[in-house]
Amino acid sequence: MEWAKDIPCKNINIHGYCKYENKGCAFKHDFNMKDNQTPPSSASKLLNAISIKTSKKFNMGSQSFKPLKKKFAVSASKLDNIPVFVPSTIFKPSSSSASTLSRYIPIVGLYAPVTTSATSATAVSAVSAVRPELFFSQPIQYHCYAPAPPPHFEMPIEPYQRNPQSFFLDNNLRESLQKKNEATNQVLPNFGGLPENIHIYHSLVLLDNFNHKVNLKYYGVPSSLYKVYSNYDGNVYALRRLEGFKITDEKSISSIKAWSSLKCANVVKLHEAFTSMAFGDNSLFLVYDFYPLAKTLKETHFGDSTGALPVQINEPLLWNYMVQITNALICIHEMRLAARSLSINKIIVTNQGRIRLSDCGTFDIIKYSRNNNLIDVIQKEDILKFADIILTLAKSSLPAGTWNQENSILIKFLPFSENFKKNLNILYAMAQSEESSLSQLKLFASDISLYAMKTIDYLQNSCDFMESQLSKEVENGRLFRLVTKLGFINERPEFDHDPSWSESGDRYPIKLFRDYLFHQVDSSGRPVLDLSHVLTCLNKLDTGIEEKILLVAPNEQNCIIISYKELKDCIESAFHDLSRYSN
Ligand SMILES: Nc1ncnc2c1ncn2[C@@H]1O[C@H](COP(=O)(O)OP(=O)(O)OP(=O)(O)O)[C@@H](O)[C@H]1O
Repeated sequence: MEWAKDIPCKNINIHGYCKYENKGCAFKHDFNMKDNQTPPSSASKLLNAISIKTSKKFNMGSQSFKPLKKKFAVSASKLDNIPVFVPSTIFKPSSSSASTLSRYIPIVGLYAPVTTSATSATAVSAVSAVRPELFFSQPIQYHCYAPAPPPHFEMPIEPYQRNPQSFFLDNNLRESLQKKNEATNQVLPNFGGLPENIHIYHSLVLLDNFNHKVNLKYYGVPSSLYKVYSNYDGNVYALRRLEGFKITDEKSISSIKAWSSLKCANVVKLHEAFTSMAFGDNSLFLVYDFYPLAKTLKETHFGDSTGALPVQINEPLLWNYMVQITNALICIHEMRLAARSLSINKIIVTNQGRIRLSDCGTFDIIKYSRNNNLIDVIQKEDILKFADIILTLAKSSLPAGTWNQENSILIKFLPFSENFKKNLNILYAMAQSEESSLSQLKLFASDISLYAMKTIDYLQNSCDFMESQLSKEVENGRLFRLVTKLGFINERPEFDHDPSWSESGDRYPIKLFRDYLFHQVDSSGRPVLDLSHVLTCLNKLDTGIEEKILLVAPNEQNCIIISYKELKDCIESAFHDLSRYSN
């Protein structure tokens, strides 16, 4: 190819380089201005420079970058002064966690307070667990929702009319669910002190209070509770750690198998137990279902570190708790198990009036015994603890100075009905009786069935309310899909020259309808932001009614009268065409 050696390679002009240079390309690659040949354009120089650099580190100071800088310097004389983006050092996922935990990476709060010591980090996570709103920094987009106006501001409407709020989830329910979601997704930067992962769990957030290390009384060893993510299924769990606990009998851990098969609405499900050295010591871990923003009975009725006002105890609430604990204990005792960890510290309130035993299975491991006959004794202890819980809550209605009196005296002076006092005494008597705890609990359940009815009534009302809220969201989901369809269809530059989208085309009404829906202006040209208009029109469109509307082009030169049914057909056909081309 001798004839080609003086002809400049076109690849250099087009691409800035030739990938066949020195690999058989016969054209000339070595440009020399003296040869009077066309030099490579500055664009090809730029491409050349970048392509050379791709194999090396991209560096503003590198030689190949310099000529470009001169060119840019004309329009951007202060290139050197462009501020360099320095990523926040608050959250640095370690390479190990990134590689092992790549499947589920939770949302990270961007503005978590910077602190360096492990103790303060623990404190931060402890406070943030209790007051997530103080530390979680991606605030809910409240501007998407306007709170319901105070009753005296509400527009009087006819019974057959509806206001926009009634189309969406109840404000209080939405807010409470959003807070729970925030608490569930909350992740704090790890400043050290906490392992990156334990077994298949990662992103630990401490749920316990500050003095968790000092409280050795309950388990005999320090304990703590964390919110964790599972790397296996991406779900959030509550992970209880018992520090420095040595397993003496291997069978003790397998004893909790039965717990994982227990299904009871008043017991927090235990998933697994294992030991790990992740904290640098022998620790026992138990994995439970996680309930965001749950508080213990003690925190709810005697106050917590957030300063929230304790909920006052009253008799209906006590009956409600009695019914639920009875249900939990019957479920547990039926499986030849015992709750054991039964105290106002270990029962959590997961919704208003909804309680769950949160610490089942722990003592089955730490006080493991191969003696199966012990279960009857331990079940009896459950009943005694049950009675103590109710009395502890009930006596909060008496002056604190009297709380140390004998149980029988306290019960006598409780400001509640005789029936309540009688049943509390029955509970104490059950704990002393020789009869099996299960048969006694069942008898007790039938004694308090009238109150169980009240609980059932409350729960059914609550179910009905939730279902009605859910059905609204089903409707909203339907409208969301319709809006998505419109979004897919409208403003596609590739349709610009398609005659069907022109002013005489059959797709044109879709465009006008979008303007009719979202871009209306009032008589003085100001935008109209009317949610009711959008909701009404979308519903009419989705139903495809015969009602006709007048669609006017923004320049007011064209107008179309079209029915919702015809519009719906237009949209369906446009979407159908689109989906034929999508992959
Ligand atoms: N499964 C769970 N899901 C969500 N939060 C939980 C769960 N179990 C407990 N909690 C909450 O975690 C916090 C700590 O619970 P824990 O059982 O350690 O109680 P505690 O009062 O700190 O008891 P202790 O005195 O033994 O430390 C409490 O606010 C409790 O409501």
